Amino acid sequence: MERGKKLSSASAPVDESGRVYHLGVKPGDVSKYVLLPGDPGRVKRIASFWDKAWRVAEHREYLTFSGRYKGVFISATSTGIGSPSTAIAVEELARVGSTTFIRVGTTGALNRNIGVGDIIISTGAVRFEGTSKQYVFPEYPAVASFDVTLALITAAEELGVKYHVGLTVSSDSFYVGQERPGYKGYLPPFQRGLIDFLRSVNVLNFEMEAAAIFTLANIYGLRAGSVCAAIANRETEEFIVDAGVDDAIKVANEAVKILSEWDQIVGETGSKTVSAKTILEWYKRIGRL
Ligand SMILES: O=P(O)(O)O[C@H]1O[C@H](CO)[C@@H](O)[C@H]1O
Ligand SMILES: O=c1cc[nH]c(=O)[nH]1
Repeated sequence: MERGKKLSSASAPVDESGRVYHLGVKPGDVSKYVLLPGDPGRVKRIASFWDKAWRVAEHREYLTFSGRYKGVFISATSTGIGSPSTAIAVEELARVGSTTFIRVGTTGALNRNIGVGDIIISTGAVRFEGTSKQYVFPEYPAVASFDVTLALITAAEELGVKYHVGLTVSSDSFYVGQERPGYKGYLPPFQRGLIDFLRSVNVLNFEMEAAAIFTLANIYGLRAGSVCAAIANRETEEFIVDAGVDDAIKVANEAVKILSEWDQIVGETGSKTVSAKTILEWYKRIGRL
């Protein structure tokens, strides 16, 4: 937005055409289905798999593209790194009409059974970040929406991508908060043993945004899921830049297509939500039953 532009109010800043302050998008610009990578560079890469794509807006860490994937109107907005900027993205996308969010990230796996390059679909996230605590008490669960998660699993199976499903931990810190030594080897006693403990309670992976996305989505009655590429493994000490990212992107795009078909069936049948009946009907419609 141009310097000096007067916005509607200090508490809900939008411009005269309805563009929200940080993202610079307005109602109609973005789909109800939005993919949320942290990295702005990943937005273009996500869009490169679409049939048609156009740049909607760019401001700070937020780059937004919209387009068509297999006929479905779809968008992608980068969140930047960490929960504060991610919560802003969810807030502003919700204001312009988005209802379903899928994080498409990179992550560090905690267990040697998860290969570098595999993908991890989150059922929920430990809220080791500060932003969601400014919204709601710490006991409130950061759970993914079951239908979005099922669509991600279904997409991974359809595409033959190796996936894992389980709990994620979202941290506010890439280094010390994920038990990586800080500068000069700094690691406070309360972070030592964190990885072993999280592994012992069956947490699969570290990243930095899922908990904020899930918490806000639950508070607002929206839907959210997350798929991340394991670029690092904290048990084997492997780290391969970009490993599995294309697979995570393909799974997320395909999950949007699948969800849109399930949503259509839910609408036609008057069901409350995606259910086993929806899935059966979907398999019939795609000629697989
Ligand atoms: O690759 P993205 O989506 O940014 O995700 C991961 O990468 C960043 C840290 O390197 C954090 O944002 C973390 O969650
Ligand atoms: O180890 C990792 C890798 C990617 N992103 C993270 O937050 N942690």
